[in-house]
Amino acid sequence: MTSTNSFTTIDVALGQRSYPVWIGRGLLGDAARWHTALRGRHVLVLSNTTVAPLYLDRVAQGLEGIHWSSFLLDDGEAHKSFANVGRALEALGQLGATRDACVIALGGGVVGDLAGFTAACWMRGIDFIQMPTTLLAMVDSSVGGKTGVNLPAGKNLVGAFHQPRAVVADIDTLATLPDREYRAGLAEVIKGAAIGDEPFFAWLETHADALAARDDATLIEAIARKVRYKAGVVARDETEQGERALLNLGHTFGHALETAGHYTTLLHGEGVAVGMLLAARLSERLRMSEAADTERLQRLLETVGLPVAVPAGFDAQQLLALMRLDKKNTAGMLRLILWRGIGRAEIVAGVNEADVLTVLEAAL
Ligand SMILES: NC(=O)c1ccc[n+]([C@@H]2O[C@H](COP(=O)([O-])OP(=O)(O)OC[C@H]3O[C@@H](n4cnc5c(N)ncnc54)[C@H](O)[C@@H]3O)[C@@H](O)[C@H]2O)c1
Ligand SMILES: O=C(O)C(=O)C[C@@H](O)[C@H](O)[C@H](O)COP(=O)(O)O
Ligand SMILES: [Zn+2]
Repeated sequence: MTSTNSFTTIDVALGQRSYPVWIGRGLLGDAARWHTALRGRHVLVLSNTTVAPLYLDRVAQGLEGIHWSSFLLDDGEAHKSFANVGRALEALGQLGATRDACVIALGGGVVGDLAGFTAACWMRGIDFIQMPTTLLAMVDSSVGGKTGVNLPAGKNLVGAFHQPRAVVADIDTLATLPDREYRAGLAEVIKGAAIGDEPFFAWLETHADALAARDDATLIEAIARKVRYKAGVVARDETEQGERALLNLGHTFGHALETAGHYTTLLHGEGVAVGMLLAARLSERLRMSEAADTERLQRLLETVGLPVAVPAGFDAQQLLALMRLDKKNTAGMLRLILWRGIGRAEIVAGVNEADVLTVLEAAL
């Protein structure tokens, strides 16, 4: 990692496909950073109807003299759909995009996942650049090349591993991010620490109030630490053959809650917060971890203002049915990320459905 006064660079080390994650201020308007690389190429900026009015102008400044157009999604997780990938691909066609074209994803994780998948599909794969504008996208979704969309049957069921060429995380954009979305991003920061970095978890406990208050310096350090952690995991296991699955802590429960709630009840980060606690309780039930660890996790989530209980109206059997379609499962059996305590997550295959149901029913 290298730092200057204005920004930090963290490299995702993937040989010839390595790329930088730039974290700092004023980066969206810093045209010089990408203008030369895009000269002579077609560029499609993919964003949404909330983010584009706020930040598309800044990106456009850097695209002067370049043949570009934009494609805007309606806002919300429900629009991370296969139908919209089709529309985005049509937009590339209308632009006349050739194989050297580049997609720019300007927005949160919904935009980033869909834009990355669109780039992976167009002419069997073109470049894309992530310009994350939510905390969650900066610390998680813009890094690592998981791209895709949801189906009615479940979250992220269609997708591809397709790495971006660069990630441009302009902290200035967080100024307009609603508090609830900001807190949802903190869930993915806490997740990283809970999985594999006990000292980072302890640091988060010490700085929880500052983070909840959106203190600048604390936030920038938290973003850099989480990105550095994720970049390391991705570099060691790009396509989730092993260790990378740990990044899914809380997600089997969380994705089921998001889907069952039709994406209107819990944000992704909120689903992850509640899901991590359910995974912690299941780990306790399986005698892998202690109640004290679960309590520590719950306290940290609560301090930063995240939900720690399943909202009313969910059905345990429906959640279990959704969990059966999780991509980590093998041989028709649940394969979950559980943990042995703070910083010690583990992949557990063949988890007994009856134990999962007991934990779900106790939480409803
Ligand atoms: N690919 C991955 O590795 C990965 C990792 C984590 C999450 N995800 C996916 O990311 C998605 C969640 O991402 P998210 O939390 O960013 O949600 P999101 O993309 O829906 O953005 C959250 C909300 O904030 C708005 N917004 C974005 N930037 C803004 C800004 N600067 N100012 C004001 N409003 C702004 C958006 O319009 C939206 O309403 C989910 O689909 C999840 O599955 C993917
Ligand atoms: O990068 C990863 O690997 C992750 O699992 C990060 C998760 O936070 C993210 O939500 C991801 O989209 C989940 O992927 P999925 O494989 O469960 O669809
Ligand atoms: Zn996630």
